[in-house]
Amino acid sequence: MTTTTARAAAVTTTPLGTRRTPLLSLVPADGALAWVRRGEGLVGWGEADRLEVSGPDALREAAAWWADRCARTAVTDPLGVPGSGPVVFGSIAFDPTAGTSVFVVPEVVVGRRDGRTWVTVTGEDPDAVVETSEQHAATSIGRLAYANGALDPVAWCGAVATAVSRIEAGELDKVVLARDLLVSADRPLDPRRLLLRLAERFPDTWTFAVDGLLGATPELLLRRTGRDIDSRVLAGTAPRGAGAEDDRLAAGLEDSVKDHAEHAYAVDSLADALRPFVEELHVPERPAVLTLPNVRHLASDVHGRQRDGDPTGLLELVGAVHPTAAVCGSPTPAAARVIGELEGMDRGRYAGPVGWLDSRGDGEFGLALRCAQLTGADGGRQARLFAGCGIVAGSDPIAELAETQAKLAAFQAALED
Ligand SMILES: C=C(O[C@@H]1C=C(C(=O)O)C=C[C@H]1O)C(=O)O
Repeated sequence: MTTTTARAAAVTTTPLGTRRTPLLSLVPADGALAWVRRGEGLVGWGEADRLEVSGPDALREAAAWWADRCARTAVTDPLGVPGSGPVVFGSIAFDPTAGTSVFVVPEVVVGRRDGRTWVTVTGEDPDAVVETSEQHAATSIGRLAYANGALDPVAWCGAVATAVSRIEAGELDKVVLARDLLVSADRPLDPRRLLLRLAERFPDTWTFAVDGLLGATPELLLRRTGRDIDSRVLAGTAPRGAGAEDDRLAAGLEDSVKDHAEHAYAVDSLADALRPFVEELHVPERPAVLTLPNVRHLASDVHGRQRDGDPTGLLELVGAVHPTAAVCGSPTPAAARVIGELEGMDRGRYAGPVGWLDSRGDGEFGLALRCAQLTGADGGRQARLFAGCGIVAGSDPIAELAETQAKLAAFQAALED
């Protein structure tokens, strides 16, 4: 575990009224932090503190570090709403025991909720940065060159075929296999430009940025507001088409026995992991269809109430439910093993929880999907894009490859616009 600053400072939240400057237009090119949906949420910049943590107790250590930091902070917060006062952004490794999870406490946070905007500053002089100003995103990134990541498409289809035969031999029920795509640009990739494009094109997703991992995820792992717990579980995907073909594809997803089975593993894994902590849990009987510009998903909005007096915090809850079968598979240990054997890559923080937490314990963590890891090498001109899909008995490798291409297209459109 490595941390930078040890001293906790004063944190001051100042209401800014009803100004409508888009939150994502405020972030600087370096160190952008964001969690925004439909214009509301949080953006941040600067680093008042940072924790990088790995190992079997990573999330418990992170929770203890945040609790200790909050206890040593003098807070002025006249709003007292989720996301006001001290906030930490987090991006957790897909495998927190082996990978590095990153937590950043910004120097400045601008938040918006129910039309009200505020700024929170860590430090002694809040007035210095209350006048937040709009940044100007670069207009063009020049030419892009793509290259295969760990596996080329043919090798990846081979991995899917192997997974299907292992599923059909009874070793496991479902595994989520992902692949990566490398991008190099002529000029540095500007996170503001990418975030604004993603938010514009995918209003039903949560646009996020933490430590160079940027994306627009449609999947909410856990939101905690007081004792209320919410989650949006996705699994089961169909591509979009044109005209009548699109309606046919939507109807096909709704009727697909394979996609409903794939979805059920994901919902059950979340519900089973949450049950010890909640006294009520509502799971829809049938998933709805979520329509995005590039794909459709089967979606279940799950709601629960945490047991009265249960002391488990959001990070520990995240640790208890992650990885669900939406991003790993079922049963979890067998799926994790097959991912390690067949994917041939390190997922890093892709498909891990990403979001924010405040000092009251409220917060939101999505799954880092439809995203890219920007790499600092060569002036930030490179990115690694990721996409994966659930494999079950009867999955067709070519259809799964097409599904990863449709998912990758979300971030590619933001790059190429
Ligand atoms: C793994 C990804 O997406 C997940 C897999 C899905 C599927 O297989 O149908 C759908 C949504 C996500 O839970 C991804 O986008 O990379």
